[in-house]
Amino acid sequence: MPPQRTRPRESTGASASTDASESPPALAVEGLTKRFGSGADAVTAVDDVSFTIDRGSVVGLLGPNGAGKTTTIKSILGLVLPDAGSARVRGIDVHANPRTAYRHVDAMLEGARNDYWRLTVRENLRYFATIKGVKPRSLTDRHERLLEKLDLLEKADEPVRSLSRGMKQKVSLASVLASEADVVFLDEPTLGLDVESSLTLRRELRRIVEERDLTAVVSSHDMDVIEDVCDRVIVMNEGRVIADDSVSALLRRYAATGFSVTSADFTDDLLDDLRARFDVVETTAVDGATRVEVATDSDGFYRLLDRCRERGVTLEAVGTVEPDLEDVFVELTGRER
Ligand SMILES: Nc1ncnc2c1ncn2[C@@H]1O[C@H](COP(=O)(O)OP(=O)(O)OP(=O)(O)O)[C@@H](O)[C@H]1O
Repeated sequence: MPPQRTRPRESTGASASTDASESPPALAVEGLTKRFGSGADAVTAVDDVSFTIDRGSVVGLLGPNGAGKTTTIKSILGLVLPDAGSARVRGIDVHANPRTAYRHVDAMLEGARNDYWRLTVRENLRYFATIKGVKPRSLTDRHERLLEKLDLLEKADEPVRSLSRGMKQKVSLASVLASEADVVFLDEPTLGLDVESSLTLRRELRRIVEERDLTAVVSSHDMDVIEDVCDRVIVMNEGRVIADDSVSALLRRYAATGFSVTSADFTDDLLDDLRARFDVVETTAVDGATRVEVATDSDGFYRLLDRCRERGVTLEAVGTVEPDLEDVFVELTGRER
């Protein structure tokens, strides 16, 4: 089933409560806890999770399967009732005062149906804008731009049901991005999109965030997407937050993972020789030369240089291989995604 927009349901709330401060954060989660089941079968899906997200930022929510990301998001959206803790959108408690809080929120969750497949793309955008209380006329420019940017103009007057999976995904995204929500949740926003659409979406998301001071929480298993669009990353594992930092700070936490040597002298025979002696991670053709990446510490790097010298290889460049978000994720969680 294609990812569709999900509109948060009202949860049972008691008294209204708002933060008295002048400019409360876009989102503040405090001590959120959710257990499923009971007795020996009980699972603590979310375990005392707290974080605050400022306005105008894009935050990645990462974690291996079962880490508790979806349950956290659903608890904030009122789709799951947490056992403990609170979530506030712009200072408004989502459980105590859901109507007011969710006026600020929109979400695209994977697997939830929300676009009306019998309506055309344009009708869907207009419909969802209207039920959010936005005057459709004021949204027309925004819709047209998104339709154009996401390459949907040609299909704009076709029923959504006739579109491909990736296109349906784009309609859902356009609908969320065109809304006037202050906080949007995007679960796997680029899943099923082709490379070009994925890049366009990332650019549009950043542009909209800057233009409208939007706050986005992005959950994705695609580290390139996260590294590209997020200012900050919250990593969860086994229900808990195990890291919460800017992308650059997370990358700085870890030393270089290896070294690279580049030469035009590398033959297949020489590369086999290096593979037999070192942990060669990757070989890449670069402007008539070959760049060889080796996972090793500095001692290994000096042995690599010695071996190249012994074999008469003239090196054009040497360098370190810096970790990417994927490496950081594996270090933090001890698991592949
Ligand atoms: N409705 C439910 N009933 C029982 N257990 C649940 C329910 N929903 C989630 N869980 C359990 O809670 C834990 C966290 O699940 P959750 O879906 O929040 O993780 P996730 O980080 O979103 O994982 P994924 O990346 O696979 O989507 C898992 O152990 C899951 O099996």
